[in-house]
Amino acid sequence: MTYQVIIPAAGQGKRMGAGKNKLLLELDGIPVLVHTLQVFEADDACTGIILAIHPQDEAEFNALINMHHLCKVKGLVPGGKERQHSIYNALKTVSNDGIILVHDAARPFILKKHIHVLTEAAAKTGAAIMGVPAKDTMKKVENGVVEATVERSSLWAVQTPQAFRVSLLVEAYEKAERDHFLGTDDASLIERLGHPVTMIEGDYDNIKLTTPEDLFFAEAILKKRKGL
Ligand SMILES: Nc1ccn([C@@H]2O[C@H](COP(=O)(O)OP(=O)(O)OP(=O)(O)O)[C@@H](O)[C@H]2O)c(=O)n1
Ligand SMILES: C[C@](O)(CO)[C@H](O)COP(=O)(O)O
Repeated sequence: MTYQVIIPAAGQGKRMGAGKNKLLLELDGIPVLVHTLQVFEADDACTGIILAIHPQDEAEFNALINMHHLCKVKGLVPGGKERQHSIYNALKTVSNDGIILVHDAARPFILKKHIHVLTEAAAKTGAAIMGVPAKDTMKKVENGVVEATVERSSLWAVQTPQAFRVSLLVEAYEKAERDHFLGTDDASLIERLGHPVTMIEGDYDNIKLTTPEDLFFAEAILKKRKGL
């Protein structure tokens, strides 16, 4: 199943505290952004990449795209204040129906085999997301006091890619804009339509590089992937 992918890369990386866009930090000598883009560049099923960027990063990102021959990047769109705004700016440039993926640039370890399972599921149901069963007990806390323990057996740690029929995602974003709803993932906008979202189990390596210790986990994952 062919697809296009929106890659939001316009964040500030505040929690990483790197003093620059965390996507320019290097793993094994290659920027995080390039690691992520290379997965989709190498996937024959991917027909195009739309990158949402912070304008201050445009020159550096374009240089990396050219240096690494990332020919599938067909558009750079300006990011927005929130992740959802960045993705919406990119979604507005997507013309056809078909399948669109949204994948965080900060998740460089997604595997092609998981992308393909996800896109096939989205082709069948209209909406499918990647995740893994929760490993930690989760509790609801208010003002430092535990309010409730959430039953873990039905909890999943949600990742990206998240895959959708283009027309369904457009409908969800238009409703979220009308309602001034801001979600932390795209699937939450689809859920507001009452449309079912399929969960596809991925793997725990598909981490989002968010805080400094994630860089150490990332180096270990790279070593494991290289069989070191
Ligand atoms: N306004 C935003 C915020 C985030 N992102 C992107 O969405 C992905 C997931 O966001 P996150 O990991 O939270 O990145 P940041 O927002 O940069 O991190 P922080 O919240 O620590 O500033 C990242 O690839 C980030 O670049 C984006 O395109 N536009
Ligand atoms: C979309 C996401 O990666 C799913 O876990 C996550 O919600 C992004 O959160 P962030 O704070 O914008 O990184």
